[in-house]
Order: sequence, then structure tokens, then C-alpha cells
Amino acid sequence: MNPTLLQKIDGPADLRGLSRLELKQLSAELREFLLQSVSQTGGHLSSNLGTVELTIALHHVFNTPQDRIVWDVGHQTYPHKILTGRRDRMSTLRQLGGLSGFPRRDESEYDTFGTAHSSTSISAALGMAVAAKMKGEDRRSIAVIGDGAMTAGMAFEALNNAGVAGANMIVVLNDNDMSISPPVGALNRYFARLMSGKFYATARDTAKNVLKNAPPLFELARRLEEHAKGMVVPCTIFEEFGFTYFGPIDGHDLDSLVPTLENLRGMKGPLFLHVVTKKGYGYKLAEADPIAYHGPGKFNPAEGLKKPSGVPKTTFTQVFGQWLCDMAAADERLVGITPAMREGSGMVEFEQRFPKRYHDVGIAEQHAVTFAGGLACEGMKPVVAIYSTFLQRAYDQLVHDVAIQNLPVVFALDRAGLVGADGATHAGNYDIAFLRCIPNVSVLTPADERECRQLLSTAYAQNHPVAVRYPRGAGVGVVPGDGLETLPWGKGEVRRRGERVAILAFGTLLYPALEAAEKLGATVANMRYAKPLDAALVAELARTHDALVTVEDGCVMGGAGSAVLEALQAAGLNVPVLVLGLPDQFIEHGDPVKLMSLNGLDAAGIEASVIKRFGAKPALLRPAANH
Ligand SMILES: Cc1ncc(C[n+]2csc(CCOP(=O)(O)OP(=O)(O)O)c2C)c(N)n1
Ligand SMILES: CC(=O)[C@@H](O)[C@H](O)COP(=O)(O)O
Ligand SMILES: [Mg+2]
Repeated sequence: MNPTLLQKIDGPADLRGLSRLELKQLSAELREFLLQSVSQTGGHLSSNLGTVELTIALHHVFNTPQDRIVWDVGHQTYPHKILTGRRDRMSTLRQLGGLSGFPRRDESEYDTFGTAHSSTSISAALGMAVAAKMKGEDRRSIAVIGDGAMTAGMAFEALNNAGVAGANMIVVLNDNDMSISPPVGALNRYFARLMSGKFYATARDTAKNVLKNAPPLFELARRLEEHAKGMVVPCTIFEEFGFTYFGPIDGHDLDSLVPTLENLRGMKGPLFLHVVTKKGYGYKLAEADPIAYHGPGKFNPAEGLKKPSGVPKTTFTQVFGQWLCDMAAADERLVGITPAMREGSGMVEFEQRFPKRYHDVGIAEQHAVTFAGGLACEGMKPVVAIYSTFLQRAYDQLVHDVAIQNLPVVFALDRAGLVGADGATHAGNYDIAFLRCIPNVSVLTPADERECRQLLSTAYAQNHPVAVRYPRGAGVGVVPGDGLETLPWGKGEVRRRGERVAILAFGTLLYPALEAAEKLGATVANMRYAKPLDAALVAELARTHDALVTVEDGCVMGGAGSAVLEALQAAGLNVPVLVLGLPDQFIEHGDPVKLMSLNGLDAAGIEASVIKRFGAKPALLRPAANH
């Protein structure tokens, strides 16, 4: 297709004058462009294919950026980026220095609010609506939220507030009957009921009749009110919250979308529009398998996703998934919990084999953690599989509901450290720092696949909360084995004996540390535990070396290196320490290997930092006699 129209769209103003026919042509061109573009960069495909028409309609009808659109999660904003002046930079998506995969206020004035963690859009849009009122500005705030994101408590906290605040805001529910995997829970069943059978047909027809033949706005508003009961299921929950509910309407039909939005634009108060779309729409392979195309890597659109050739390396996620099944087979008290991340957390097989002990609780991290606490109270052994970044949302639950009561919950923290293409919002840099300060909570940092499995078993054997953190992707390739053996509690190990400098490595940075140590002639310890720290090993290394270096893939402030400093101070040991880790700044998206290198956390970087601080090998620090 020759994208003649799309090439002329350098901003939403360019599509406001387009006819309905042209808008339809534009959506076909945009969808094709999107597919070609994402197939070359990788990224969130299915959700974006599903929001092409909705995005066009919103920018066509509303006066953006004066009117504010807040995209929930923001993984569906590629059409929005393409239409708001970033078409030519789509080839840089999610790469170092390139466009972010999520909305960013510093990227465009059309990105009104930074998102990536779900279910924040209604709160943010409400804030903007209230601010508009306070400033006497006549503009609209629109939150676009998916059916998956709608399941989170935060979304309902915002609805609860918005309804009584009476703000001029519109919530657009983009209901594609999918989260990353099939959606779960009562709300999903409720949406299905709203769409089902007679009601949907009647409502759709009524909506079309009312909304297509739009009379002048005030009259329309009055008639809409009169028709409201005919258009909606007798009082939807959204009306109970104080919203006026419209829909469901077909989110791929511009003939429904445009006039409906035009009418809502003229109405006041909290409005709720239920739009039905298909995830992956317009690309048959993604429609058939929206899960696989939720966030694919690069692929050939003509062929679709292919299995990687050769034997792929085992990922930490797979190590966890296999361990979970094996431990569940050995212990019937084990319960596996995921907040809507079945695939990403490696729980597909567990769900199939142990359906009664598998709980996808929806996008509800806070609930997931407290739910685990309740299970633990009754003698169950809950394992909460959660991305490091998403545990941030459940911090109070972790402290108040689990740690204070010292409940034996295992946290399998995937995506620890830098994650790469998703960038700062998804990086798991903070877990060591925010976990190790909580009494009763232990933090384990496996260095490779086998140790990950061993430390998961070790964590599981404890009678208090334990987090095991491991990164995205594969390790160095150490075969994890199939046993359920544990490792000594709180004990690190010396992996290389050297002299003068001892590198204390936490997690997978053990391997670059070993490589650097070869050049430096240094000792290397695999610390394994950020908490309880092996203080005896720290003291021994401090007494036998001139300097210590700590290495971790988390933030330096408050991290494992800080724990080492605290231990030295407590033991009255005075030895120079170089703390290596991630700096006090957000690390942007990009290739994770490159990012680690840029932050001095590969072998060459570690070596260079040690030499910079302590001099090259012979020059070192205290004379050996001082040991
Ligand atoms: C707090 C939080 N938990 C989990 C995720 C991971 N996540 C990203 S998209 C998504 C599914 C969202 O579903 P929905 O809102 O329906 O959008 P769709 O993918 O269907 O377009 C999930 C679970 C997240 N981004 N934020
Ligand atoms: C948008 C979102 O939060 C998820 O889709 C996330 O991008 C998944 O990350 P992984 O690819 O690491 O599972
Ligand atoms: Mg959805």
C-alpha cells in the first residue's frame, strides 16, 4: 500500500480535516505502517493493532494536546506516537537514545502523563480535570484504559473519587477481552455480560441511532439522558460510581466511534465509554494468538513469529517455572500466585499441571501479596511470582501484611536489574535496597541458573518472608539440575583466591567479576545473600585484603554494597571499599548488555573502576605486611 495519507500527517491537526472515508484509509495505512515498523524493532504489537481506529478517532475529535489523553499502561501508544509527529523515529523504538515504548512527558507535548505500570490513567486524568476546573480552563481529560488494567484497585479508587468530584472527564474502556493472557475475575465476567446477547445488540443499535443522527448538543445531551436507561444494562456499576455510561460500541468502526466521541465532547461530568476492540486486529496471526504477539521481538510479517533456530539458552524465568512445578509436586501446600503475568513469570506449565493451586489474581499486586499472607497464616506455602518493578506497588502489603507478621511467603522476583527495552519504568534496580531494610525479610541473589534453583529451594525451606531475585533472560548457561537441594543459609563462598583486592559479587555479576579478577589478580566471593549478609566472610576478606569492591546490578544507594559497608562499620573494620552498581539516576531503555557496559558493570568496566580507584595491579594500597 502506498501510504499517501499517513505521510501527510505530522500532527493531529492534519487529521482533523479528514473525511470519514479518509480516516478509514488512514487507519488501514497506519495499521500497515505499524506492523512493518514493529516487526523491525520488536515491541508491543497486539495492543497497538487494536487501538488504531480509537487513536485516530480521539485525535480527530478532541483538540489535543489542549485536551488531555492519558493512555493507561501506554503499551498501546504507537499509533498515537506515529500520529503526533514521531512517525519517522519509530525505527528507533525502545532502543538506546530512541523513542520510548511508553508515553513520556519529555518526549512529546501529546504525552500528557508518563505511564507503563498499569491502572494509573483515571487518577491522572482526574487530576488534570480538577486542575482545569481550578484554572478555569475549558478542556477535556480522557483516560483510555484496558479491560485488564481496569481490574486493578487503583482504577476503582479513581472511579470512586471521580464520580463524586463531578469532574469533566471521560473514561474510555478499551475492552478487548484480553490482558496479556486471558483476563480473569468477576469484572471480566461482568464486561462479558455487558456485551452479551440481546443487550449488546439493542444497545449497539440504539447507540447508533442516537449517536449517528446527532442533533444539536444540548438537545442530544437531554435525549441521551432519556435514552440512557435504554442504552445500558439497568444501572451499570459505572453509573453507581457516578459516571454516565455509554456503549458498548465497536472500537474498530469509525462510523460509531467518531460521532459518539463528538457527542461526548459536548457533555459535562464524568462519562464512561465502553469500546470493544480485538487485540491484534487486522493482522490475522496476532488476532489468532494475541499472547505471542503481545510483545514480540523482530519478525517477518509475511511469515510470523518463528521458533529460534538452535537450542535456546534456558532463561531464569524457565528455571523458576520448572522449580515451581517440581516443588509443587513435592509439597502439596505450595500455592503459586501471579498478578496477571502468567507467561512472563514462567507459570504456564504450573497452571496446566496444578490448576487448583494456581492463582492469577489480575493486575492486583497489592492483593496478590496480602492474599499470600492469608494463605501463609493457614499453613500454605505461597510463592508470589512477581516482577521486581511490580512489587514496588505492593510495598505496604509486603511490610504490613507479610513482614510484620513474619509470614513464610516466597517472592520470586523476576526482571531484577535492568530489563532493557522497557526502560526505567520496568527496571528492577531497587529491590535489594527496598527489601533489605524490612525486618524479617531476606534477599537472595543467585549468580546463575543452578544457584537460582538452589536458592529458591533454600527460600522455600525458611519460615519467614524471602525474596529471590533474578534477571530477565538467560544466565551463563550453568545447567540448573533437577534436585530440590538447599544451600547453607546466609553463607557466601570464595570463588577465586587472589590478593590485595577482594571483589564481593552479588547475583549474576559474579561472572563479569570473575573475568575482571583474572586481569586484576583479585579474590572473588559469590555472596549469594544480600540479607542475611555473610558478615563473617566480609570480615575475613577485609582482614586479608587491602581493599574490597562490591558489585551488584541494583542501585548503589542502600543496596548490597551498602550492606557490606554497614557490616564493616559494625565490626570496626576500616578498609577502603569501592561500591559498584547502578547510579542515582533512571536508566533509560536500550540493549541491556550495552546499558550494563555504559554503567561500568561488565568485566572491562569493573576492571577499569578498580584500577581507577586503587591503581594497577602492582601499585596497590597497603603493604602486604599490614594485613
Ligand atoms: C502494575 C502493573 N502490573 C502488570 C503490568 C504488566 N502488564 C502490562 S500490559 C498488561 C495487560 C493489560 O491489559 P489491558 O489493560 O487489557 O490492555 P491490553 O494489553 O489488552 O491492550 C499487563 C498485565 C503492568 N504494566 N503494570
Ligand atoms: C507493558 C508491560 O508491562 C509488559 O508487557 C512488559 O513489557 C512485559 O515485559 P517482559 O517482556 O519482560 O515480560
Ligand atoms: Mg485488554
